[in-house]
Amino acid sequence: MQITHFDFTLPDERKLYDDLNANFADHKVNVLLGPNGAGKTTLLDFISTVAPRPAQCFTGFPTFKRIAYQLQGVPFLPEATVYQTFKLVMAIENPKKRFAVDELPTELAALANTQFGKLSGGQKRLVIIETISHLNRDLYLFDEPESGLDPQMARQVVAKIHQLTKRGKKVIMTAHQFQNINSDDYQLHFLEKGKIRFTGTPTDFLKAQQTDDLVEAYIKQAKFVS
Ligand SMILES: Nc1ncnc2c1ncn2[C@@H]1O[C@H](COP(=O)(O)OP(=O)(O)OP(=O)(O)O)[C@@H](O)[C@H]1O
Repeated sequence: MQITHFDFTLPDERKLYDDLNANFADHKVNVLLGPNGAGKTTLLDFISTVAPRPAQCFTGFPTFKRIAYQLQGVPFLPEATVYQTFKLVMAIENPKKRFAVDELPTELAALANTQFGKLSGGQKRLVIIETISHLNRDLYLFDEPESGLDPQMARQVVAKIHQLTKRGKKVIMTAHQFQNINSDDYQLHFLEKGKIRFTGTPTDFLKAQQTDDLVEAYIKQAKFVS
């Protein structure tokens, strides 16, 4: 999955992407990093085709029907229970299949009969990520999946996302935290000022910034660009 020579200017004439080039690994969890407002979510919008994706710049990406996209907002029905919500989303692909309550992902079992609107912010995020991960797609996009989750849940959710790559699925996520990016099964893409400034594994990133701490590497990378 590649993006080449991609330019995009916002309606207020700010140039968000300036000859942006990116190369996403098929068998790793691709993690888009970068400062607030760098354009990570907007890039996921283009990849997902929520925003029109110029074919000459985006190659090797699946069509929109083969992509699952976890947006930051949670657009599920507040009155539906977690079990009903799961069934509703699964029906997109399997309209005839009946899901028994015990087929819910284990992480959601305790919430099965709670209405979506009555869940906490973190629980809502957990439900949407768990549910989307059960759709059968080729590419999964997650926008800040750890945001609002407690450390244990965040680790669980990232582990779930990691498992998708083990099942041969392609994954791109955005992140602001590093606690769970703990192996070279992750490929970092640092977006700042219109371009991908660094691509590589966490080990590569630490080596490039001559540190053993990912947060420090991030700060050094950000300073280097500015
Ligand atoms: N439809 C739009 N119209 C105008 N400006 C937009 C639009 N979509 C995004 N932007 C602007 O594009 C910039 C990038 O936004 P984006 O949400 O992609 O950044 P981000 O890197 O995901 O930020 P964060 O880490 O804070 O979530 C922001 O300055 C935002 O205001």
